[in-house]
Amino acid sequence: MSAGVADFFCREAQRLRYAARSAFKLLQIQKRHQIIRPGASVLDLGCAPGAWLQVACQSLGPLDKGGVVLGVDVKKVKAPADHCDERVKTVCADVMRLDSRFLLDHAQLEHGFSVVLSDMCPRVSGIGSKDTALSFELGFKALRLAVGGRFKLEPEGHGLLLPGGAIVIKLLEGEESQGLFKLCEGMFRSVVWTRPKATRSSSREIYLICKGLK
Ligand SMILES: C[S@@+](CC[C@H](N)C(=O)[O-])C[C@H]1O[C@@H](n2cnc3c(N)ncnc32)[C@H](O)[C@@H]1O
Repeated sequence: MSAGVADFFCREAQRLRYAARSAFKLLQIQKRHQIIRPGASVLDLGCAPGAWLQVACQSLGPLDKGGVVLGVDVKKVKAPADHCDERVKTVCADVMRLDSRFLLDHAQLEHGFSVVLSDMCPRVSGIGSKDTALSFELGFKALRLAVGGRFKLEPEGHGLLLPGGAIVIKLLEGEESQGLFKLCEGMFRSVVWTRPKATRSSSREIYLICKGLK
């Protein structure tokens, strides 16, 4: 993607009152893969500054359809006033230290989420192998939270993704990412990579889209 296209998404984000240009990545994923259904329960890991919260809330449909979006970030973040409503809640926490019970309690859900999104990324050091490994750790933690108990990835506690549910995981492309793909193939009915058009051409990020938790 050229710098001109990148600028296009920045301008569009401002015009449409999204918190960041990253909104278009989830919009493009949503258009192609229909991850979030009306009334869904969505966990958004690494949610600051809130653009994915906005797109997730829009995707829930009208208020009377219900649904919930819980955003988590190490940075303090409030649900943006535009495109978000009372169904969006946020919590400031380090995902690496969380367990599934904490997240279910915060979302006031008894059984689980229908969708888990992880757009988490580490503070980039510029050392390729180090950044890839850190990104993998964040993505793998998201997967463990989602499916841990059911697939024995966690010693205890239950995974917080409902059967049939979907997870989207951002990773920096590397050897480890193929391992995660293979692991997910055993757990989900459909597993694909995607690179939304809104991704900057200089970025190594790719998204793993897993649908239909077995
Ligand atoms: C690319 S930004 C997310 C953008 C967001 N999806 C949006 O559209 O507004 C990545 C976020 O991951 C968060 N993050 C990184 N490591 C984290 C961790 N261990 N726990 C919680 N959040 C984390 C960062 O603070 C950062 O805000």
